Parts: sequence; C-alpha cells; structure tokens
Amino acid sequence: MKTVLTIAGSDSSGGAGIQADIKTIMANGCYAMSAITALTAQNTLGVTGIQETTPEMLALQLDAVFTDIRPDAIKIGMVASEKLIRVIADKIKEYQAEHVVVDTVMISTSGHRLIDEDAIGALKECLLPIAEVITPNIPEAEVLAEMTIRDEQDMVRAVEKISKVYGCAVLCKGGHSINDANDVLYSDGKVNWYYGKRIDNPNTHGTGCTLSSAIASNLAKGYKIDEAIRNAKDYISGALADGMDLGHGSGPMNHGFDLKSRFAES
Ligand SMILES: Nc1ncnc2c1ncn2[C@@H]1O[C@H](COP(=O)(O)OP(=O)(O)O)[C@@H](O)[C@H]1O
Ligand SMILES: Cc1ncc(COP(=O)(O)OP(=O)(O)O)c(N)n1
Repeated sequence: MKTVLTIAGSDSSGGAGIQADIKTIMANGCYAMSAITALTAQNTLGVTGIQETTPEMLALQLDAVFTDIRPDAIKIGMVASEKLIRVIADKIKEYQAEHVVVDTVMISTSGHRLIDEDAIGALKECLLPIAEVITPNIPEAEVLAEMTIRDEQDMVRAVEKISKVYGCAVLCKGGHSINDANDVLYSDGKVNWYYGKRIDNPNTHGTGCTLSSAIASNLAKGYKIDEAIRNAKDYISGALADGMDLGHGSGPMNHGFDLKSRFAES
C-alpha cells in the first residue's frame, strides 16, 4: 500500500481541505494520513471561522507520521501563517520527504482569505523551492508570477516564469477565469496542456484540493508527473460528472463516484 500525507486545513462541510484530500487519496488507492494546520467552520456558502493549529502541535503531528508510517508523497494545502509554513519546510527537509505537491491555496472560491497576506513571502521562500509540483489557479498564478493573466498565452508565460524562479514544476489550472477545464504544466523546460471536457456542474467546492491530492496519490504510486496529472484529471472529471448536489451553495463533488455500485441502497 502506498501512503500519502495531507498537510492542510479541515473543512467542516467535507468538500475541501483535509476531508476532500482523504477521500481522494483513498479513492485513488492509497493510504491517507493527515497533519491539520487549521480548523475552519465552513460550508458550501462560505467560511465563518478559522482557528490555526499551534506550530508545536503541527510539528508533533509531522513527527508522529514520519517516524512511523513514512509517506510516499505529500500534498500541502491551506497553511495560513508564516510560522506554520516554516515548520512544514523544516520537517520536510529533516525527513527528506519525496514527491511534495503544493496547492498554493490563497482565497476560497467563496471569497474568504485562507493565507495571511504576509505569509505569501514565506510560501515563496520556503515551500515552493522544495516542491516537485505546485498547482496554482489563475488568481494564485498571477500573485506568484507578478503578472496579469488574460488568456492561454499568458498562462504559459506565467508557469514558465514561476518555474524558473522557484525551480519546481508548475501546473496552472484554467478553472475559474479563462477556460473551465484546461490546465497547463511547465516542467523541465517543456509545456504540456491537459484538456478536460468542461462539465456543466455548479458544485465545484474543493476542486483544487481534490486535483492536488489525486496528483500526489499518483506520484506515490510511481507515475511520472505527466501521467499523474492525466490520471488526476480523469478522476476529478468523474467526480464532477457524477452530478451530486448537496448544500445551498457551491456544493462538493462525489469523491466516491466509482464506488457507488458497492453501496447501492435498497
Ligand atoms: N466545470 C468543470 N469541468 C471539468 N473540470 C473542471 C471544472 N471546473 C474545474 N475543473 C478542473 O478542476 C481542477 C481544479 O481547478 P480549479 O477549480 O481552477 O481549482 P481551484 O479550486 O484551486 O480554484 C482543474 O483540473 C480544472 O480544470
Ligand atoms: C480548509 C480548506 N482548504 C482549502 C480550501 C480551498 O479549496 P479549493 O479546492 O482550492 O477551492 P474552493 O473549494 O474554494 O473552490 C478550502 N475552501 N478550505
């Protein structure tokens, strides 16, 4: 069994954050572990509260995982403050962790800030250089590349720029702003597009968390980055296409869409 650790925030509604990650990792055939960076009170309509984990408690969670069940890959999601970012970077170096996927979570789709403004410097300084791949959406790629992204050519310019500065592969998700399902990767001097059929589903809460966890799971299973992304996009497309509709706002996807036959109701 391959193992994946998610370092992220908890989403009480279960559609994003740690909960989405664990469902995704399991659905992609790996064993899921977690180190929780924050509790969020959140549902499909928005975020009503955030309480951060202390740096000491985050370090203890990471020590507990690494000294017992070593992760084959790591996904890092919401980390709100500089102190927590530095703890994660130090532990990743201490334990020489491999296959680190960083989802550069900044603002939720519902509009809530999930990282302190002044922690973005620490994210750039400490986490991006130790990532194998990072997965910004367009607004996040604009912050990291310090440029405006208006079209697909700008997406390519941005991923190349970010990758050259931070030395990691960069997957920019076309999601919300330019197209709905075409993402672009810059890795080892090459540009690759991943085209996904746009699925007409307003329930997209947690898409970024889900994609990055599926990529981490596929890297843990030994796939190279290109195939890991293709498999992850197939998975998220299946979860969106299922058309589950829960909650009063932008609802979660069905992470267990291909397990349905096992749980048929009478
Ligand atoms: N309606 C959709 N149909 C198919 N794929 C989608 C749709 N919306 C988003 N995606 C895909 O979901 C993944 C996450 O993208 P995105 O929603 O932009 O991330 P984030 O949640 O970080 O903003 C990407 O692979 C994107 O192409
Ligand atoms: C606890 C927590 N972490 C991350 C997010 C952001 O989720 P993401 O999949 O990037 O995008 P949206 O769900 O906001 O579309 C979150 N909301 N909560």
